[in-house]
Amino acid sequence: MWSVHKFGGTCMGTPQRIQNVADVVLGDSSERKLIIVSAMSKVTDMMYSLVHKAQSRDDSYTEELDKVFEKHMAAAKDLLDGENLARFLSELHSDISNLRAMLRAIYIAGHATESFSEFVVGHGELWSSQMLSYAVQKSGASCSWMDTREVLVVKPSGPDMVDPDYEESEKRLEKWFSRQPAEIIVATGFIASTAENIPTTLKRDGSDFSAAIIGSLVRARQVTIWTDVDGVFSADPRKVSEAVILSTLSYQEAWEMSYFGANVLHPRTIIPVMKDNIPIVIRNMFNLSAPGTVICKQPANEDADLDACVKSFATIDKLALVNVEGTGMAGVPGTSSAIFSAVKEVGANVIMISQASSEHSICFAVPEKEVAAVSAALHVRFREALAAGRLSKVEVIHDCSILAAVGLRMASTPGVSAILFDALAKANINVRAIAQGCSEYNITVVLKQEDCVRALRAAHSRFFLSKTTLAIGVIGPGLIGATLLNQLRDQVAILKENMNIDVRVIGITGASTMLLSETGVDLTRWKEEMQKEAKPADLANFVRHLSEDHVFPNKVLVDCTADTNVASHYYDWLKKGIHVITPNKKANSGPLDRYLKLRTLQRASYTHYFYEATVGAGLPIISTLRGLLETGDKILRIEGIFSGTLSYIFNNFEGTRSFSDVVAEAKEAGYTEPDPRDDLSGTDVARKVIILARESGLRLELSDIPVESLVPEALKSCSSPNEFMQKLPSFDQDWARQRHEAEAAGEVLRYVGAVDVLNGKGRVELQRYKRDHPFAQLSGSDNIIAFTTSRYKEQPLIVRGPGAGAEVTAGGVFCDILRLASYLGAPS
Ligand SMILES: NC(=O)C1=CN([C@@H]2O[C@H](COP(=O)(O)OP(=O)(O)OC[C@H]3O[C@@H](n4cnc5c(N)ncnc54)[C@H](O)[C@@H]3O)[C@@H](O)[C@H]2O)C=CC1
Ligand SMILES: N[C@@H](CC=O)C(=O)O
Ligand code: NA
Repeated sequence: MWSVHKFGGTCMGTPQRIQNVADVVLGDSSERKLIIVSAMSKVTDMMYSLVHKAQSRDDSYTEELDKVFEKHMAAAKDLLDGENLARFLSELHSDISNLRAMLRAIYIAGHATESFSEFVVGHGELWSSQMLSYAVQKSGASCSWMDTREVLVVKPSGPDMVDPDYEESEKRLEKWFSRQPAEIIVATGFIASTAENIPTTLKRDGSDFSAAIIGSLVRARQVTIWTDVDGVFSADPRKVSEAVILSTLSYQEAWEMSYFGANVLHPRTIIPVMKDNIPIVIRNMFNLSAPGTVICKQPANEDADLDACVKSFATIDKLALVNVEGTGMAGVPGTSSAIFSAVKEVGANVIMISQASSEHSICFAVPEKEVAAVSAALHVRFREALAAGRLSKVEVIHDCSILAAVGLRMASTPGVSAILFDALAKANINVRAIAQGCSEYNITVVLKQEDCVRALRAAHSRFFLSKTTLAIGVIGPGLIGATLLNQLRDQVAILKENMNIDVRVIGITGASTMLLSETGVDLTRWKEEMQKEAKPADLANFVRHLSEDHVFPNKVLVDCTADTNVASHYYDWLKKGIHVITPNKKANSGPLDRYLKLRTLQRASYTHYFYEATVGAGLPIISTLRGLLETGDKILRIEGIFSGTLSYIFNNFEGTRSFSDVVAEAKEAGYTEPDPRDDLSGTDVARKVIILARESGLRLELSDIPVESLVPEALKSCSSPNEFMQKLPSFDQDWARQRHEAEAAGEVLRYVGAVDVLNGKGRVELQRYKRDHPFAQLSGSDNIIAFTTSRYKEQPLIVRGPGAGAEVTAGGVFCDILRLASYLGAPS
């Protein structure tokens, strides 16, 4: 069995590339190969230009011919040697001198007949294929060279169009094979001859057509078109950065797409292979690891998923919509025929037509440059009808574009157009006209050109992006925020691959600058980008960007500040449909009425608010409590050590270092709040106690919690955290004394918090515990939280582990992001 491979001009661009083609051809000897090649890149254009120059009597054609000669001579010298080189160069010399004579004749006549010019332009393929065949022969492989003018017979079928004569070509091919059997045949693309043996071409992009015709003639197993892209994209990647390579396409889909200018295949290329069900594979010569796109008969078992019905999106710009409207059109036979015959008279190309069944209006799209003539012709044709009011208007809507969704399976799947129009509506795009043929391979919408790329991206993302694509805005890239961004950087590819969760950080804002991106910040260099690209911070604009400037289905704000003002916006963000995730305790420990409003909204909507890291950092405290409550357990008491900072301080304040030194260590380790007085004052613990109390159903304000502050009275008025840290050593003596006293009693100091749910109270205080008490056993920044409940009455449920620090806290925030993704439908 044969396989046919076609290598385009870029694959044949340099001697090195031609050698690479030879290597690919020789790389697999499992079947016989028929190789079709284009001319070296740019050569066909040079050949057309030669003819053009000669017939316009431009003398420079001779220099251009010299350039053609030199290009091929240099390539051959690089690629070939010995006898093969000599043979090629002698053929090249003789071809060039024939061409010189012929071009001279054209020059004198000032005219080139079609067959003259076809003969000239086809030389590029003769030379490139000869060079390749010699390069293959160099390895000792059995390889013949085929001049397809000897076998491929075509007849003209229209202006710049030919049809293959399969019967005659098959006969000639058989004869050719009987003379020159070989395992590898290298043949010329693009050229053919007429039944009268006059050289001709298959016209522009004809080499793909050659490959398809020859594929059909030899009943090839497959035709591979080698090019410089990985395959066929789901949309123009210059407009849609998320465009993906399609693994398969049906013939009809490829056909539809090529109409829309997708750089797939010329529709005529598909016809010869389609009739014999021969698959065409588009592959990248420069990336052999990419499997490419297979164009074949629609596989029967293809994924019936609604979203998979649309294979690609394409657009056509620079169109105008013509709308002919009037009550006199309904039920009057011949109206549309009259409209379109007027359009035909001016030679305009109608790109889509739509008529509502009420028949009061008919609209169609034509290229913008043709619309003036069309409109004038219609006004003339319908002058009387317009005057008599049977037609109310012939209206032109300028600056339109078409967006087309292509997919064979749209035909049998309800709901596809609903998804498409929903995506456009959500992107706030106004659709001017709609057309869907009964074949249903294609839904076409006309919209304003200025909306087109946005529409394309909105539609594409709706069908091609994972439903769990999260557009994330990070507020406060400080210790926790930065650590989170780095954790995301290291994990996003794995999440995409394993769980289809597509995380895009589309904005980062600090207190003074912000970085915005439409498709996602490159997380490997977010810090540099933040310095280079950032604009002045503006929270309102940041949030607007997150809610409007992109096409991703889910929006999330991650507040990594400790700012009360930022927290005051959660309610509005949730109302806008933006999910909120935060380690910031300010919202949940702020005024009770605000908190209750927030939680009520959260419960009433499908917009989520997660804050696991507000208590115990990454430890599962909130989720444990929720689990107990939601399954009907009754919380009696929650108590423990809630501060990583204070835990670290008292675990390490053992007589070797001063109290102030240990506080400085906790700050250095990233356990403290931005202002460490929030920790030492007990406020941070009180906030956590309040968060848990409220979560357990108590309606308490922060001021209801008695708090024992560890900040000396004299330091409460310090104007900055630094001043506080500088003055703290003067209190080291007091702390040393307290520690001694406890030690003398066989006890340790521990700062604890408790929620007494039964009595509706909370407290935060410094206590002494015996050395064998569980609270005395902690190390590092450990938190320990004991839940005493109806079910866990004798022995409390205890959660223990590091309760502060950059990695564990950011990890807790990250967990919330994944929890959100799973609520939104990510696989578990
Ligand atoms: N450090 C830890 O171990 C834990 C921290 N948390 C919480 O995480 C949050 C962040 O803590 P850190 O990263 O340690 O603090 P940080 O001070 O290192 O970072 C906060 C960042 O937010 C920025 N920021 C402040 N106001 C802003 C505004 N209005 N808009 C934009 N950015 C603003 C600051 O410039 C800074 O970059 C705090 O709410 C803290 O309570 C929660 C659990 C543990
Ligand atoms: N500063 C806090 C950080 C976690 O909430 C602490 O020390 O626990
Ligand atoms: Na937690």
